[in-house]
Amino acid sequence: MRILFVAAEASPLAKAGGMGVVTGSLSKVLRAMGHDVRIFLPYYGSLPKTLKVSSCPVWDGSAMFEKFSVYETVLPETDVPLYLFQHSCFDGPHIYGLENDDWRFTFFANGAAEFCWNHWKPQIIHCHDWHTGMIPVWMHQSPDIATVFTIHNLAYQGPSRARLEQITWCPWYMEGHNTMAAALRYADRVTTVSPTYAEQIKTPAYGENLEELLASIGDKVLGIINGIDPTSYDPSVDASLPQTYSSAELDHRKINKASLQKELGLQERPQAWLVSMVTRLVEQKGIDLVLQVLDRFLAYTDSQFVLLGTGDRYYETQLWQLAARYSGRMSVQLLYDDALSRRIYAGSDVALMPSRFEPCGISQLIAMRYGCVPIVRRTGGLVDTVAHYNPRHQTGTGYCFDRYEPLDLYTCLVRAWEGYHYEDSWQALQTRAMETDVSWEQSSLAYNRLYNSVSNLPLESIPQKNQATTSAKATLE
Ligand SMILES: Nc1ncnc2c1ncn2[C@@H]1O[C@H](COP(=O)(O)OP(=O)(O)O[C@H]2O[C@H](CO)[C@@H](O)[C@H](O)[C@H]2O)[C@@H](O)[C@H]1O
Repeated sequence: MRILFVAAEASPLAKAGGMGVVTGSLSKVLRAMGHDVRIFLPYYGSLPKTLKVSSCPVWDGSAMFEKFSVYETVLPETDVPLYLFQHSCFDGPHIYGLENDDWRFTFFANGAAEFCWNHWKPQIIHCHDWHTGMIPVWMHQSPDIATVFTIHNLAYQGPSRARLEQITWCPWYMEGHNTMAAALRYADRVTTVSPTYAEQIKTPAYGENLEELLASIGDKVLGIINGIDPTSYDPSVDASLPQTYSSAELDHRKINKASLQKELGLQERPQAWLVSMVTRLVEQKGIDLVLQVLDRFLAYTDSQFVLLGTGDRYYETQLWQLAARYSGRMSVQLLYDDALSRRIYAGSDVALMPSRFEPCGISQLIAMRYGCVPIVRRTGGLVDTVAHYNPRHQTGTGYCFDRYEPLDLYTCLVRAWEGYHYEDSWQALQTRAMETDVSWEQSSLAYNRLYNSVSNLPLESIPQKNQATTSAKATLE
């Protein structure tokens, strides 16, 4: 089937968070299944100069009274054809955060629609987040091109209808008060990235004011859990690590821990419990909860804490101030660094994700793959991917807490910190986490069924591979 992914991010070229990981890895898996998947991405000024791109555009077009060109290349380390949408508004180094993001991405989405009508016609356009929200609206009048719209983050909904009318024009039939709302109405199928979050967003607590719309289109909304590429995130071959290891060589992790402590200026104490967070610094990720308990937790235990992330200036300042008081025990790295993130997953003992809401979460999947035990709040995809540790039955893959309350996080941290001191059961927990199937194996089959259900083609038979190890779709205990 011909499928075009349209997205603002695709790993490893352009990644600001989890969406890039998904588009970059899912496209590769679906292609291996036999689909002709291609990606349509802005031609950012930050793309590596070493990327070999066609010298001439494969197509020139115009949208919103602006001309643009489309260049072709291949997503590195894959065989996925990649179309790069070139216009000066994407020449800068940043993916997001410009004043005219609403204009830039609406232009990008409209350009993608033009490209599909005029150059490469897919059977399905798989749109990711609000940046691509106008595509289902336009394709409403092209019944031979179906659309799937995936919500990675409902909190960002794009320009309002009034703003859209200011910067471009909307078709006469368009309904919806902003870009995301319009996309939800007109897409043939809407997915989000975990079954639990798919249900939660139909409620006022998680619906971001779109809960009524989402409940009313409930029969076309589906939750499919994210995966990661196990070959890209593989501690036994990861070149970013000082020492590679497998689940049978957990002792080798100590070398990574010592090296990480040295790199970050932390005291080089092998026994110190090293807690990590690799995250965007936004309200969603529960940073306020962490700030409420971390001081006390560090004061009462011998733990260490490392955070790698960028985002809200307020959180950055608060974390810096705390780090200054815990010199040698707390390190705050305010930058985006993929290699460092891998060294953190490989060298720290636990990965903290006390999210206020979490559509799926990629960080806990990578952490588990690297034997870094996740500590998560039971919300969204964290419910579906992390099973609570049960010491009596020696089951589970991480530590979980329910309520978004400082005391609940604190108690959970203390429980995990105590658990760390029982070396054998801790290693067994790490092993279970590492052997959990966090790949796309099952979810790619779900996407395949979804694509077949929206296209007119007969169901394609996809060979069922062996079901690998423990399923990430955990049962709560
Ligand atoms: N400073 C930094 N340096 C290096 N790497 C960093 C980094 N900050 C974050 N990362 C990496 O970015 C990714 C973050 O992915 P998440 O899924 O956890 O969150 P995000 O909110 O961005 O994704 C949204 O989309 C994804 C994909 O659907 C959903 O899983 C998620 O719930 C939703 O909020 C991880 O791979 C993490 O390692």
